[in-house]
Amino acid sequence: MHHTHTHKRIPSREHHDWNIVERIAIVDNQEPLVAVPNESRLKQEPIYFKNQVPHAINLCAARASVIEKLREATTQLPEHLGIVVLDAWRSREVQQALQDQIGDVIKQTYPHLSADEQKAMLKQFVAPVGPDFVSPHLTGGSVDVTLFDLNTGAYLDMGSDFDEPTDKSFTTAYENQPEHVAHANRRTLYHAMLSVGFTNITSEWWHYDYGNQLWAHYSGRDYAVYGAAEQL
Ligand SMILES: C[C@@H](N)C(=O)N[C@H](C)C(=O)O
Ligand SMILES: [Zn+2]
Repeated sequence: MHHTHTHKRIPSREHHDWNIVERIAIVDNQEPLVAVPNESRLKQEPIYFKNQVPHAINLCAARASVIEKLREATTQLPEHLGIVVLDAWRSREVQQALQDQIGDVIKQTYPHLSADEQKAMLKQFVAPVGPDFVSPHLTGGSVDVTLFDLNTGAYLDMGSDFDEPTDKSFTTAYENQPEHVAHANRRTLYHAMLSVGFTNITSEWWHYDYGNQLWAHYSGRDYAVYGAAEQL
């Protein structure tokens, strides 16, 4: 199949409000969680386990349709690129650990901000966690991904570190800098993922959703098809 690699603009969107997202209905279709395969163009490298985040497991798993969509997305990429999944299904304990860890980074990086401003920033980079809230990664419908070069295995330069709590992580941050490699690399990832039905959150170039409440919100669906999933 022939693919054109012209990169369209990444549209600017309004950042979601978690209070609106959490009110979206969920009709769980009970699709099972499946391990992300290690294939030539799709692989997993569980980053939170590697970084010793408390409770993190050495496996990335997602709902069955999410795995299929990731495979399909790889076929939309230039032929020398693949997708690496850094994290997918997550337990509440891991979600809480990320809140704590990235919350600390924000406090250290932005000591001049008030506690409320720091909290607001944390909400942009880590979903809330709580007994009545379905954090998106709990569903097995969210994936944190990046691109890698099939020949070298190297991750592509996306212009910010994964989980870096700065403006540079916003998906459109390089839209006005065509000279930066991240400009094209982000577009390549974005359009491959969107073309197979994922949605992206505005604040993170690496985070994509399918089936959960965030996906319903960003795709204009009336309801989500994935609620919180049980551990494998
Ligand atoms: C923590 C980061 N990798 C991430 O997944 N953020 C989103 C907003 C989330 O926590 O669901
Ligand atoms: Zn994520």
